[in-house]
Amino acid sequence: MSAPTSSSDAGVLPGSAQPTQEAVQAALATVLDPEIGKPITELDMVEAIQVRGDGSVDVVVLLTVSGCPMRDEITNRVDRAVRGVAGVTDVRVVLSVMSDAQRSGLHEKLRGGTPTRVIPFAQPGSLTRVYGVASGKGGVGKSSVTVNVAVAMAQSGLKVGVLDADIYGHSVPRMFGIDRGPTQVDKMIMPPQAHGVKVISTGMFTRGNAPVTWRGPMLHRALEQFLSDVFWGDLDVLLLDLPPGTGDIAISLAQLVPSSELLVVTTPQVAATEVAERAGTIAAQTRQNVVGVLENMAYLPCPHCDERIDLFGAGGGAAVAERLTTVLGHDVPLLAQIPLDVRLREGGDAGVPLVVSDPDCEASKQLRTVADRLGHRSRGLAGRSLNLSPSRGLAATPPHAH
Ligand SMILES: Nc1ncnc2c1ncn2[C@@H]1O[C@H](COP(=O)(O)OP(=O)(O)OP(=O)(O)O)[C@@H](O)[C@H]1O
Repeated sequence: MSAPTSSSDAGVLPGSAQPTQEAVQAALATVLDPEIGKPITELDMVEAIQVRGDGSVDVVVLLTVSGCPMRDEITNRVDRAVRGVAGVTDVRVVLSVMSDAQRSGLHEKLRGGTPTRVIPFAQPGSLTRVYGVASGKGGVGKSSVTVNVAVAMAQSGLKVGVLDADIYGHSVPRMFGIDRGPTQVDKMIMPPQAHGVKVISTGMFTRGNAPVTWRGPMLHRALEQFLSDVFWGDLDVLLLDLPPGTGDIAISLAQLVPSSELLVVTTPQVAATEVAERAGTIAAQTRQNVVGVLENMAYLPCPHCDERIDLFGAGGGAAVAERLTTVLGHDVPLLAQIPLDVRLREGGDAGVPLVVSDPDCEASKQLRTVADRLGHRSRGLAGRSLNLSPSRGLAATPPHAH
């Protein structure tokens, strides 16, 4: 701590510490970019620091893109950190924007110096568990389950991402309460975050609520892009909300991330269980592991006496689990039975998942059980099929899908 030494130090009170450039730099090194989750100093986002004799500090911060949705948050974080440095009397944060060259440099840095497109989850040694959430029929609650399980995992301290691959019925952003698109840095896409989860959805790349009419190969390409061009960071778990049915995208997932596993969602209804079985048995062809079955809308608790009313029948989840165990030749457990709960639907509509708004209700408890079982399994080869040819049979890749 040095005493004021020059005439420009007139504004510093006698005896107060003079902030140093190094101290300000160290404070800035604690500021994380909200989207990338790394210190802004490491991302070359701090262009200049000026410490004046009166203890006021100017910091020039480079945003990755102009109109960055995080500009206010970044400004606040920088302001707070620098104000905490001893002797700082005032802080001025000046925002500027990276040049194309700087953005490319950041892009390369984030890729870890790898210039070509890779899917991090498909690399040997990847520690991220990838789960495709599948169902036979639409409307059985696959998206609601994906969102709530992801948030429950994040609540337990895991780093979680959700990829809404339900290209035709993308409802995930709304369920998370996300109404903005991702930021794009060079060719890299920064996923918005909500309730502690990084989220990307086709819905973020279509205008308004325009229906998506992509066909198989384009879907494959879109999925590949979401897996490789989105900056997911180090995730513990990635959940993919797959379109209903036994469609192309489930096969694409198996090809792009051979170690991915499936979670099958069904209702107790016979019509739903039959197609759920079919969706699950696709895993026999793709040699994916099915981690379990989740029965949603399992029953309606009577609002008067709490008795279970089997609105959609009973036993469907157990039947699918048993059948898949036989067909796939490995244990496929029934992981949870989630009751019908109007608050689950309301939470989805309002963008506040049930595990946040009503963590103690039965549906939330069941969803947390699934999150705990899937989130804290150790990654290993036990119980997984050895898919030794990841690039086999990749669909032709047409030009850029969006
Ligand atoms: N357990 C539940 N209790 C009450 N409502 C539920 C429950 N599960 C889902 N829902 C509601 O049912 C509707 C369909 O759910 P959701 O969108 O999650 O299904 P989905 O299987 O993803 O559908 P799709 O694949 O067709 O997009 C939503 O309005 C959702 O809020």
